[in-house]
Amino acid sequence: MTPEQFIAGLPKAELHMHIEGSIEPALMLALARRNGVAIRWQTEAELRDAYRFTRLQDFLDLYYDGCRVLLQVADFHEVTRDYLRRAHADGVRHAEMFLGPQGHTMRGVPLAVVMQGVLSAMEAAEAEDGITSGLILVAQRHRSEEEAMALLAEAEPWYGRILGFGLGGAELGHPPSKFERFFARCRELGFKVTAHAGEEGPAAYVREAVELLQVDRLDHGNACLEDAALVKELSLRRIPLTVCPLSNLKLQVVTDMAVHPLKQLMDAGLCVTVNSDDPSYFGGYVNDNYLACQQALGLTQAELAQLARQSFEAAFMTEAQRAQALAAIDDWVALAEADAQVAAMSPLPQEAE
Ligand SMILES: Nc1ncnc2[nH]cnc12
Ligand SMILES: [Zn+2]
Repeated sequence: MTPEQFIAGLPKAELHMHIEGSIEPALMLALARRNGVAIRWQTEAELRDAYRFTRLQDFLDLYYDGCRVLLQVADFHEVTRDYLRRAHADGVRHAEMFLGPQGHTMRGVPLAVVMQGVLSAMEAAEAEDGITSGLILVAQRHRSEEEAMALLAEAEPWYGRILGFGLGGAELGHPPSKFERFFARCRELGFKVTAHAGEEGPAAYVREAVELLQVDRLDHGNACLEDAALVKELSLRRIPLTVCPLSNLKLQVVTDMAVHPLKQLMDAGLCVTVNSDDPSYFGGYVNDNYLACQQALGLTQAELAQLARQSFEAAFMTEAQRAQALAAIDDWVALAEADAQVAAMSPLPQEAE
């Protein structure tokens, strides 16, 4: 079995992807046309060509601009359904998706339109493909804490349909401490909380996310490696990191996949997971991320399986769901091992005499 085949069949959870970052160029053009929204690009090739970034802010400018094509319930449904279909095809059994309502409500799209489209797609995906999913609403960190509080209040009608709240957007200059009261309120209400930290920002931001925001998971978290005491704390407390390798490459957080810190984070005993972040902008869905790491870092089947197990350990799912998913990984690993044994026993193809 090739690494591609092993990764393709490996049951996994995806815990770090932004719905708005999964609008494929073809859908972007179709929605722009359907909704009469002017965009700068005419073809898929032009769009793909525009996806060159030197830092997070370059990407965010394009990403927020791309959100303008999303206007109707059907648009939010389509982009979410498309992502969940792709994820299912990649062996994702459970996805926890980020949604950034402020990028929509601030341009006049009612939250009800956004939620109706996204939630109906999640229901359809579970009914049709059996993939389960959850929703994490992300506050934009360049906005004020009051605006994050307003988002929390506005989301109240959907509290029963939301897993948690997170923090995303421009990291540098907007430390987690800016949102301490917001996170305290989210936790008080019983929500899970995550924050992007240590993507472009320093280890101090990761520490703030853990100690001040008391996050259940860290999104990215790469920079924790700069602080050995922090790594130890994350390892002891098994605070998961949702790492996004191809995103890191595209946003020049790393210069080359060969120097990506994924393996170092694993070797430090951290509960690391692999995710796609914004798959249509960064050129890869979750399996592309697993494969890029396998190839650049020489990950073994056992290490790939460990990453998949950790994705379920880190997921906000029920224990019963988790046990089922872990058993499915064991089955797949056993099958791959049997396959390898058969391959080792079979004689080399003989030349006809
Ligand atoms: N990689 C990323 N970092 C911060 N915020 C984001 N929003 C979407 N993708 C993001
Ligand atoms: Zn992200």
